Amino acid sequence: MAAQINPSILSADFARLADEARAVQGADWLHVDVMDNHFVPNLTLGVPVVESLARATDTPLDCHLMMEDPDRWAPQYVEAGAGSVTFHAEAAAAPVRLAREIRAKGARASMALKPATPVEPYEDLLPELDMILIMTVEPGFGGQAFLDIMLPKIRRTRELISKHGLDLWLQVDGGVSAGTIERCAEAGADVFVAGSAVYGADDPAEAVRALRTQAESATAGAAWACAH
Ligand SMILES: O=C(CO)[C@H](O)[C@H](O)COP(=O)(O)O
Repeated sequence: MAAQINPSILSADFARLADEARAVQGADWLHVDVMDNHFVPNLTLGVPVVESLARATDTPLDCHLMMEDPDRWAPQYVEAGAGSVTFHAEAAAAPVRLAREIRAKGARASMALKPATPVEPYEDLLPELDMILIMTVEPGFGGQAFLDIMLPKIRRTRELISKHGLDLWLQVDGGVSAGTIERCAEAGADVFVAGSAVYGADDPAEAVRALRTQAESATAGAAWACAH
């Protein structure tokens, strides 16, 4: 699969969300950070804004739910128009049931792991998912420094995906930029969320293209991709 670049609207101007969504034409997905001020110490947006965004852009929405009780709320984000819904392993009461419900409603099901959450306990659950998100910062805010200590976890996750022969996307989120994306791609990521690196650029659409080029060239030389 080609590298996918998903701009995070957390770094966009929230007063001009529709324009900001259209400013990243050519992006694979628009990453929508939903924060409830309980699971993370920040508050962003909810279902009505996702419904409006889905009408405002042709780019599919990748909703990242940084919230408590995703078992209750995630299905509503599918109904609001999200094409992919990510819940946190640390917050879900019944992750298998929830992933199946998201898929049954017609969206891609994805699960996120905070930096201190290991991937190994979830090995048997991976076939239930379409994507796994390895957080490369503590969730809650854009513009944080990339955590290099997450690279071994990205590698281990890629090994589990290969071991089980899964068609599972591996997303990274937090501090992804021109200076870090190659390390992520070499370690095994194939979906890259970038907030400040895209919306902080003079030309966000060009920033998306440049990040994709960098990721694809790093992937081409990576051992995990050559083994496919
Ligand atoms: O989930 C997030 C924070 O919890 C954001 O998606 C992420 O931080 C993107 O911002 P940046 O690329 O600036 O780090």
